[in-house]
Amino acid sequence: MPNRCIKEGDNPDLTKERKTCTFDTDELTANLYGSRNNMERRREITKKISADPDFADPIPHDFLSREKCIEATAKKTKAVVQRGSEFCDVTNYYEMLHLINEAIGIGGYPLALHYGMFLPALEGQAEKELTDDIIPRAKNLEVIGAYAQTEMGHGTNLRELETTATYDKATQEFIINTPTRSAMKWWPGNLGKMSNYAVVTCQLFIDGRKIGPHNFLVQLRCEKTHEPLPGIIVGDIGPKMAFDTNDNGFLALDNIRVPRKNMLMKHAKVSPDGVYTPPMHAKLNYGTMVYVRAHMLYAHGQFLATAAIVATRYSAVRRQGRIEHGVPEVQILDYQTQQHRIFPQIARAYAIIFTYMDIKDQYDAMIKGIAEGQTDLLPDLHAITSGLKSVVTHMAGLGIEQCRMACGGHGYSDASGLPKLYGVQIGGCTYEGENMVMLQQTARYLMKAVASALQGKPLSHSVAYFGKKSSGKSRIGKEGGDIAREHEAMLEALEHAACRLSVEASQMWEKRGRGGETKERAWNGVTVEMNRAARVHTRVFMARSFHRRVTSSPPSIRPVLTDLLSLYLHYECVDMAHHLLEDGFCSGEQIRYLKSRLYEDLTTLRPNAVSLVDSFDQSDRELNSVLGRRDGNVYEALYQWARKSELNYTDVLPAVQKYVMPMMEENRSKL
Ligand SMILES: CCCCCCC/C=C/C(=O)SCCNC(=O)CCNC(=O)[C@H](O)C(C)(C)COP(=O)(O)OP(=O)(O)OC[C@H]1O[C@@H](n2cnc3c(N)ncnc32)[C@H](O)[C@@H]1OP(=O)(O)O
Ligand SMILES: Cc1cc2nc3c(=O)[nH]c(=O)nc-3n(C[C@H](O)[C@H](O)[C@H](O)COP(=O)(O)OP(=O)(O)OC[C@H]3O[C@@H](n4cnc5c(N)ncnc54)[C@H](O)[C@@H]3O)c2cc1C
Repeated sequence: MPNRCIKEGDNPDLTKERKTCTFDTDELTANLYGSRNNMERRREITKKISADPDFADPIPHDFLSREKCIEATAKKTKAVVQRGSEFCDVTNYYEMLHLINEAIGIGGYPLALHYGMFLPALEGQAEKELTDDIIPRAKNLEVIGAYAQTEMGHGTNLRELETTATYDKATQEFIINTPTRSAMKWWPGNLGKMSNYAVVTCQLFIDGRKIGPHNFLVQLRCEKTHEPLPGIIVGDIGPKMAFDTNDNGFLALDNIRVPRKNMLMKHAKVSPDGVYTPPMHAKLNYGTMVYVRAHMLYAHGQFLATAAIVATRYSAVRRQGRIEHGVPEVQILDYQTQQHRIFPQIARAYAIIFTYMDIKDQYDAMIKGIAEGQTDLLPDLHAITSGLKSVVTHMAGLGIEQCRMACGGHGYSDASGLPKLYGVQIGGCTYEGENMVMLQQTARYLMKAVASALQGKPLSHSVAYFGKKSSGKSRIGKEGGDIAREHEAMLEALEHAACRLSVEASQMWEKRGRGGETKERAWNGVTVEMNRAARVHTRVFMARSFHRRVTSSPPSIRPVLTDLLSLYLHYECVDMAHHLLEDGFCSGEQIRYLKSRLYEDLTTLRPNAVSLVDSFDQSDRELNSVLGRRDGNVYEALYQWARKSELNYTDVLPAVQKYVMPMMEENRSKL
């Protein structure tokens, strides 16, 4: 069967791997990206960008200062904006995403938050009077915006944000202030240097009454000079773990007046005479965060895919050690530990991307509902996206780090691309709501589902399985080798565990309440258990999504995806074995059976491992990794990469001349 990546001159070990492929890699790629046309479009973008001098990097960013990286990125951003339609359909979200990844990379760029949050916030939350004015200008990039919500003192607890917006009936304006140091906006992406506008989250005050956090459009800089406007202090918060080319910023506002229409009033409103009308759902103002959390799944699935590609290809090229005496050194991919480290990451990357597809459908349905005045899909989607955002970012972070370590010493080098990838990706555990906090949102929802299930009330989509009757004992290992039934048995076992953990967390919470604690204090005493239940529930949702996609996939790729799903489910069940064992639903013998099946899966997948990662269809530019390059010619590339280090511009460094040589000289003369 064809792996479409084979080319003359490639590393022979990689070619050998590609020749053992049992499926058509293009079929799988097309399935992953929605259609053959989408796949072809991605490739066209890659080809054009790779050949375009505007996007060439004579010196890799690894060797440049942050300022130089920002300059190079800004230059490329301008080229993308001015020439975008030469490369793709600029109105297509996925084509644009791919264009940006190819042309600019993942470390941030001047318009990241403009497109990622500023425009979505305006489109989702502002009403016509404001959108008519600002959206055409924002889309035309006459202005650039950020989403400024987090403050130095508060990010998670939005209710206690300190920035104020006080309505002045006399002038029909809001007066915006940063009352304390800790009230300074701190962290918003692209706020520091690039944006001249921002959506700023403030506590709304009317007639001395605090109403709660609401969003306002605020101009920060002069449109001509880009200088901060009077009363505005704005700047960059300094170096971070990653996202070097994003100017995450700080902002203080001193008596800034904005007209009434600058409040984002699609849902909550303030009339000219200061009458406040709440939104039809209390949290509609938080809609931009739900949007980003949903879309983060795609990005983080792709981040994990990148790491899996690098680790798998490199492990096919790298030969070290022997499994048996008297035979040549083996490809490190032949070691079982290496497979156990990497293959689950491949499966998880597929699972995350497939789950995203389900969530995207649900998100679109929810938005349609809201436009028709219905918010009933919002609670379920908020709960599951909160869980998914947390589980997926954590899973992807651990997976990337496993892939990095699987590359040995070279994985530690920036040449592998993995340290930077990890730095960028792991930020997702924190932004858009810290993971421990967001899991509690899911847990809250699970507690309501437990109550509904006990009362026989209807259950919504993500928790529908709470209504199933458990068989009491798992069928794992008792299905006579019928794969479909085996998969169902594992899904049933995971659902049983998730449901049980939710019920037990609910009982623990109730018990503490009966013991005299307030509901809130009692909650804090059981949050570890609550979050555990939320995580397992979320992993069940992912497993179900993956299973649905595989069973409905085209027959040509279904066998390899079924193998991958087997590995995914066996790995998940072994990883969560303690939850399956705790109440006796599964026996020790069944866990041993799951482990042995997992080891068989590693062997089954081995001939397709490289082809499965090739099917992610990420180009060398996107991978940005000497170790992961498609042709596998890693050693020469590694040397050429190192030659570009500025330390190698001269043979004797000034620092050596100035300090180290005289020191050695002095020591020699002491003898
Ligand atoms: C792809 C583009 C690249 C993007 C790069 C991203 C860069 C990063 C950007 C950012 O980080 S922007 C800042 C993000 N900040 C946060 O995410 C803050 C996290 N905090 C919150 O979201 C909330 O404060 C909270 C933790 C959810 C708690 O809010 P609150 O105290 O107001 O509510 P609760 O009492 O906990 O819940 C009340 C009720 O409301 C429901 N709910 C909460 N949030 C939502 C929501 N977004 N949508 C719908 N419903 C929501 C919650 O479930 C409760 O429901 P009930 O249980 O009462 O039914
Ligand atoms: C790379 C990056 C980009 C960002 N971009 C933006 C942006 O564009 N716009 C923007 O507005 N913000 C942005 N942020 C800020 C980000 O949204 C917040 O940092 C994030 O929401 C976490 O809030 P915090 O910093 O207040 O963490 P904290 O809430 O202070 O968290 C610290 C610890 O306290 C724990 N904790 C807090 N509350 C609870 C609770 N209720 N229960 C249990 N534990 C709790 C947390 O779990 C965590 O362990 C960005 C942050 C980063 C890192």
